[in-house]
Amino acid sequence: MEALAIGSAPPRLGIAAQIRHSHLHRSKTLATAAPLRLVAAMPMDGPAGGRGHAPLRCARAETDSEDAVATSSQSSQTQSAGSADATDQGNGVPVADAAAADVAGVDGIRIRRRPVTGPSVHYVGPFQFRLENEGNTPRNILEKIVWDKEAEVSQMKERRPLYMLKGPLDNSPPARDFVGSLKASYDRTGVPALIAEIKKASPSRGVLREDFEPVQIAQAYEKNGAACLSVLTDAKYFQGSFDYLEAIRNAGVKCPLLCKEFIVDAWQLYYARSKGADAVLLIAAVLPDLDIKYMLKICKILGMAALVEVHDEREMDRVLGIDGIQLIGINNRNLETFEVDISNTKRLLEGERGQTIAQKGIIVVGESGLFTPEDISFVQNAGVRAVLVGESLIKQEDPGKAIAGLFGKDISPVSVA
Ligand SMILES: O=C(O)c1ccccc1NCC(=O)[C@H](O)[C@H](O)COP(=O)(O)O
Repeated sequence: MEALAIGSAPPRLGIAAQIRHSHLHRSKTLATAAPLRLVAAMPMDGPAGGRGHAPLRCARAETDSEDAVATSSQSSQTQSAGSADATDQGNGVPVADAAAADVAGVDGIRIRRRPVTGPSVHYVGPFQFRLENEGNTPRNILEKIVWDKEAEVSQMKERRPLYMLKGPLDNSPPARDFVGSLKASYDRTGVPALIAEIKKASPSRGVLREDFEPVQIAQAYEKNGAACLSVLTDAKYFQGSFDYLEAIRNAGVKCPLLCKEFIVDAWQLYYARSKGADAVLLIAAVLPDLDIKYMLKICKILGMAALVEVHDEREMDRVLGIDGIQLIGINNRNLETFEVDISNTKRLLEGERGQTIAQKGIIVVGESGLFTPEDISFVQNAGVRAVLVGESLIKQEDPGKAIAGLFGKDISPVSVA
């Protein structure tokens, strides 16, 4: 099998060779794909300019002697990728054949985790060329985010290898009880517990709030009855930051914090915890079942909760087949098309699925597109016990006070106690 992993210095080939080179990287499934298209050629700014793309890497099962859990993404694929072509990168993370790591098709997943024909950017002497084809053009926003995230995480891992994260974690305060906080809030108020989201912008809505003060907003949400907070940490698409997570935790906010990230690699779980996260988001549209299982184990070791997000029946059925899930989020937003429909929550909780969820004692979180008390009642009647709300609160002049408007009543601890 041909390895797609490339070094930090891309090969310098003639343009004809470049095109042949790209063809070599085409997966079998793309053998009949449209021909390559040269879409841009521009000079690089200096000898190192334009070489910033990350090597395509994925962590193969790295076993921790202490907890014996592989910190691997695509664990199922990479484990079967064969170890002969895996080489250690000096940071304790072996490199596996990236082609073998694509998850599209596994467990019905449509998202491709990385460009299957290799990167679109190539270098010829002082020029940078972009060669686009079906295999290296993202098919939707979620795929684009995930491709960028893979590259970003690969660079972050080089700067902070796992061993650097793990030491300090042993002496840090334990994670807060995310699930317990949701249950307590529901019991206290009789309405779905609020996970209030702190996000400055989103791909579908653009900038949501210009004067964005994450710590102040977090304090206002807590004061007005949020059970937990969700903090966007992705910088490129949401203008979020891990610094926000850390700052909110250090400011003395007591609500448990969800790290709202696109998790593609178990390393991110350790990183999120090191920045103060009490819970993480695992998106079923991106992660195969085996990855979800691995990541749940790691979350347990780290004391974090996992909100496992689904959007359709197939994803819900997959997730219901996994043991140990305490929280399922039903996203009313289709992350491939941006379409939002809150009746999605009702549909996924009807019949046998709803019964299984009740039997297993899973808390369902209704996510996205909730704007009014009627929306809240609608998803509560469908069976949700918690809601994740971003836009409808963050866009208000006073996001804290907007909570009472959303629920049709004051749910702050003082008023309800
Ligand atoms: O919101 C987006 O545009 C988006 C695009 C791609 C991936 C994820 C995206 N959003 C994440 C969410 O689903 C929401 O932040 C969250 O559920 C809150 O939704 P809302 O109350 O509608 O802001």
